[in-house]
Amino acid sequence: MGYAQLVIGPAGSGKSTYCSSLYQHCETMRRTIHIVNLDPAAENFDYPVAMDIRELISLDDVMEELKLGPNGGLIYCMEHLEENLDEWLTEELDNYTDDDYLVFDCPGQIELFSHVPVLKNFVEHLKRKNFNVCVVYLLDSQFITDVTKFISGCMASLSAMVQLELPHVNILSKMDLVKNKRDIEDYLNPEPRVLLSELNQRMAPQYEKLNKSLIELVDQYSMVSFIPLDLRKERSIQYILSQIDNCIQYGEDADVKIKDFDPDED
Ligand SMILES: Nc1nc2c(ncn2[C@@H]2O[C@H](COP(=O)(O)OP(=O)(O)OP(=O)(O)O)[C@@H](O)[C@H]2O)c(=O)[nH]1
Ligand SMILES: [Mg+2]
Repeated sequence: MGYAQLVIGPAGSGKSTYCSSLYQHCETMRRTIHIVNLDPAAENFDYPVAMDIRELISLDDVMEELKLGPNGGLIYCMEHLEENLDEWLTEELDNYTDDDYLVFDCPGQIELFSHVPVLKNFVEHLKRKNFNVCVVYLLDSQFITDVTKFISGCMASLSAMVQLELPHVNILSKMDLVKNKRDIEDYLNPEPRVLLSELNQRMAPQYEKLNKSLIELVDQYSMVSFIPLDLRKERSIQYILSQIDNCIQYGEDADVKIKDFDPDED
């Protein structure tokens, strides 16, 4: 059984920085993880790139040859990836053993996890290859300064949940930039009633019914709890990693292996 994190979230939310911090953390812990670059537009890396979509297709070539802009070009690249899952991904995955841990650093274009099926098919492929996959959804804490932004962040995360149907860990990134932690605390484990009343205060009266439905929806998916991530603190990274490991049952199998192993048997 392999393990994988699919790191997604809006542009600039801190996905690549998270990946490199996670890599460093694991290195300190003497734990091996492999980071995969799935962003055809990425240029600089703070982590060793284990697999790289740019070896399959180049965004520059696509933009030049097909006269596409950066976003259209990216979608084209990702669709190309989708068409080549069987060849490219299967071949690349052959370099890894059954219990390897991969972290996929994805592009930030929101359509990739809202309605374009490429990531969905990508994940299905990983599952067929016996990977336990978890979505790690990053939301920039700088964007949650009020309830309307929080709700729109939740909706984007929810659309990824609905689309990908995977265990989901929501992270509030860049906590080092938050000056007043209390501003954010309300949103870490939100109380639906409080959210609704704040939302109603912010918005014109004709939205009250819609607000109620939105909050109910968010509440019913009971996914809208965010874990704060402060990259300056090793403990914060450790905690997030443990939550994710839990989701993909990493470590549990290892325990079983240790228990099953009987040195006297040989
Ligand atoms: N202060 C602070 N800045 C951060 C943190 N994480 C990321 N950044 C900064 O935010 C910017 C975007 O970070 P990236 O890691 O490239 O974000 P990304 O989600 O990979 O971006 P795209 O791949 O373009 O979607 C960079 O300038 C980072 O230095 C953080 O935890 N704290
Ligand atoms: Mg990135």
